[in-house]
Amino acid sequence: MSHAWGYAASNGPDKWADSFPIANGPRQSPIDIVPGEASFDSKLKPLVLKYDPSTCQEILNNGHSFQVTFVDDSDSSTLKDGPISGTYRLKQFHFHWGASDDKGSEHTVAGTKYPAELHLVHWNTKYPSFGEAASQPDGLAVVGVFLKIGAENANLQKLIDAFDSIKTKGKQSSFANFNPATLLPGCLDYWTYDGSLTTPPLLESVTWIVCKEPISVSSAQMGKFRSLLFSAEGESECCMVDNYRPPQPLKGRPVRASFK
Ligand SMILES: NS(=O)(=O)c1ccc2c(c1)[C@H]1CCC[C@H]1[C@@H](c1ccc(O)cc1Cl)N2
Ligand SMILES: [Zn+2]
Repeated sequence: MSHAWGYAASNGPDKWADSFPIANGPRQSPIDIVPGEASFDSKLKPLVLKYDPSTCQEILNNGHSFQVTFVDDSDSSTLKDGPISGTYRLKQFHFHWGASDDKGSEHTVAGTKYPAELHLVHWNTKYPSFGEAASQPDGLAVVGVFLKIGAENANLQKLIDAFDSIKTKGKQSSFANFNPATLLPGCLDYWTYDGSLTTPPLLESVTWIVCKEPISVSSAQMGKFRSLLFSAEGESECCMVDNYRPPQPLKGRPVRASFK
């Protein structure tokens, strides 16, 4: 791929294998989760998520999504237990969404697409840095949370209120004291499987932890997500929508459930 990856017909998911052959690898993400085919595993522990809002640093339009980045030089904001061993530090969270409310999530549930999906990205502190962890099979743990159309979400609104300052690719602004725990559903039942980053470099280093229960977002709030741009200031405007990879072949991987 001579030009950077993206989500257009010319550089989107069907073209990623040209520059990233791992796109056809054995543990790619996302997947379609079929609840009836997931096996309940009583050895799976409840998730332990401890987030310190003071580690929240900035909000950024990275040209593929918007992300909120955290200071990760200590164990202030961490994920433990669940399907993982050891301590994983929160690096950032970001979202994927569609051009309309009938699509947008990366994982699907028995073929059902949600309008958006939140990814909370954590890295294994047995490695010296995020970059090093990202290349290891047990390096990353991403908690996925589905967004479902319903009541306005006051916690998501705090992110949306910052969008005017990050409308175009490369824009960032300081973003302090946000608690990502406010974006988690009340019930933390989850499915888990071994997968990959869902965007290039598509590294097969992710333990996926996908929450069964969605959080709410209003249709108007989804409209605000779609007001962000893939394009940089001064470039022809390209709305940031449909920034999701479709489900990939399971290739025999087990999907476990933390609940019956
Ligand atoms: N959807 S997702 O949850 O599977 C996901 C999670 C984390 C990252 C990615 C996608 C991609 C997105 C852009 C950069 C790349 C990665 C990264 C960032 C900075 C780096 O220095 C290296 C890497 Cl690999 N971060
Ligand atoms: Zn993601």
